[in-house]
Amino acid sequence: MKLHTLSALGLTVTGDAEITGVSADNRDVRAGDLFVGVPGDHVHGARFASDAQARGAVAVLTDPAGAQFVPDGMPVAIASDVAAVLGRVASDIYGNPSERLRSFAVTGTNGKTTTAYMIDHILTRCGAVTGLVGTVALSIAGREIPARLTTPQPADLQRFLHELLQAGGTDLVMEVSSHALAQRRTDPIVYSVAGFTNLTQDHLDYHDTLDDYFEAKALLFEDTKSEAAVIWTDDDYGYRLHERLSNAVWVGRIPREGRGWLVEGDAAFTLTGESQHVCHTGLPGEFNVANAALAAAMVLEANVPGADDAIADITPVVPGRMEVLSERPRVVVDFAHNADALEKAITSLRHDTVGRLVTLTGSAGDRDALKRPIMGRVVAEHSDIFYLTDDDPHSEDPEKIRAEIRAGAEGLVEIREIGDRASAITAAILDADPDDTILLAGRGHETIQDVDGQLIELDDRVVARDALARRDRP
Ligand SMILES: CC(=O)N[C@H]1[C@@H](OP(=O)(O)OP(=O)(O)OC[C@H]2O[C@@H](n3ccc(=O)[nH]c3=O)[C@H](O)[C@@H]2O)O[C@H](CO)[C@@H](O)[C@@H]1O[C@H](C)C(=O)N[C@@H](C)C(=O)N[C@H](CCC(=O)O)C(=O)O
Ligand SMILES: Nc1ncnc2c1ncn2[C@@H]1O[C@H](COP(=O)(O)OP(=O)(O)OP(=O)(O)O)[C@@H](O)[C@H]1O
Repeated sequence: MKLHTLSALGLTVTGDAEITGVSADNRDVRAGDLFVGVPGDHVHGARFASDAQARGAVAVLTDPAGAQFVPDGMPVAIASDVAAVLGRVASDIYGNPSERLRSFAVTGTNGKTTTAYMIDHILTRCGAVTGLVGTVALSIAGREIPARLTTPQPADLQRFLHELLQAGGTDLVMEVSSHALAQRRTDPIVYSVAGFTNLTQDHLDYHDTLDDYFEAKALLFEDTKSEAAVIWTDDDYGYRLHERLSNAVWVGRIPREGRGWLVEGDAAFTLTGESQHVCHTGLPGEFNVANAALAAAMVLEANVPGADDAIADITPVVPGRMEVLSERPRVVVDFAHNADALEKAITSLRHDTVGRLVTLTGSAGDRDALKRPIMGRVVAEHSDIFYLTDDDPHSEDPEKIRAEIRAGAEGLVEIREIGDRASAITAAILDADPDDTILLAGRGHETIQDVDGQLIELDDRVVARDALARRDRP
């Protein structure tokens, strides 16, 4: 694509170049790329334009403030609001790959990753070649690239879609975060089917109020972003969303007006609507029945050939989500990192715990602090012992984070506070009785802990397995 064609989008273009790709970080530049320089929390990205040029970038897209950093003579396109045009630009550069894919988007506070893995699992059983985009990884037909964000920035996303098509991809399954919707990262993709899991308190460092957070999620269901909507309406915000959309399909245990799917049963459940289906999920927890039902209904809505048979078993491997490491004591690693997810995870485990229910968690720094005491209260109300520890402190004082969680739990449960997470996990496992359940919550699949910019290897699953091995030693 020629740079000068961007003037049709209202950009001011100086010079011209043939562009074959796009990147928004100089370290990712490939020859022929358009380098996108946007301001961040630390630096204006256009400052890296010279280095990007040395790595093969042929032109720059930036805002008026970034223009001063563009090397003399380098072709440049200036947009007053880069975020507003970047998705369109990146999509055009790669020939609008999303238009040649059937695509599924999942949004909601909890369950996006799990539901996306479930959709991917069903589609793969239908013979599709899928691209999966989310918190754990980006993957093409099972080949994984680690993910930086839940929903990538436009340059990375459109490049991924291009690579997916080149690999013979037929389907895209994506988690779409509220941040991504607010920042227009997925523009101009129009998803074949968009799904909504639920909405509860989280991310109020980014969104001003819960209603603002909801409105950001609701953007996915506008007709410029999705052709069909499937919504878990047992959730209050899901119900509210369904009420405002004219053609949305509901899914839930509570029957609603209009087209929908009634869910009955537990791990083996029926989905009854225009047709009836018997489905099964082997993933533990009542909430995973909701995720599986939503995933099945989304694939049925897209009329994917073979879906009737494929939804009979919806049991993907989802790293770090209700991952059971041992049975006696039962040790479970889960990504629950807000109050609703903790409550759902703990209560589903309580159901078949004979001994004590032990929960270990902390909360990430530089993220929504308002949720910390609520998380503390939920853990206290539903657990017998609470190991209070660190998550990713980032730049915050870990002791302060723990104190804020403790404020919600104090007096309600026995609290054992051990900041060092590996020591806390080890202590919890060595202390456990065989009938106990230990929930290691908050970090799931994560393998690196960020302590004030210092990146430390830490995988709850590795630490827990070591501790379990120590228990087995005579
Ligand atoms: C924490 C946060 O808000 N960060 C924002 C910030 O990034 P940053 O601080 O890393 O940027 P920076 O370091 O100042 O760099 C500015 C620019 O220079 C570029 N750069 C920087 C250094 C360098 O050597 N070379 C270079 O090219 C960077 O790629 C960037 O484009 O500035 C960037 C550019 O505007 C934003 O995109 C970015 O938002 C990030 C993506 C963001 O919103 N992160 C989180 C909050 C997020 O989106 N999370 C959701 C998860 C939601 C969930 O849990 O459900 C997600 O979708 O992942
Ligand atoms: N439908 C659900 N309702 C409530 N909690 C859920 C649901 N599904 C999963 N959870 C809980 O939320 C945790 C995170 O699940 P998952 O990773 O699927 O969600 P997510 O929306 O992708 O989260 P994130 O955006 O933070 O990555 C799980 O480990 C589980 O404890």
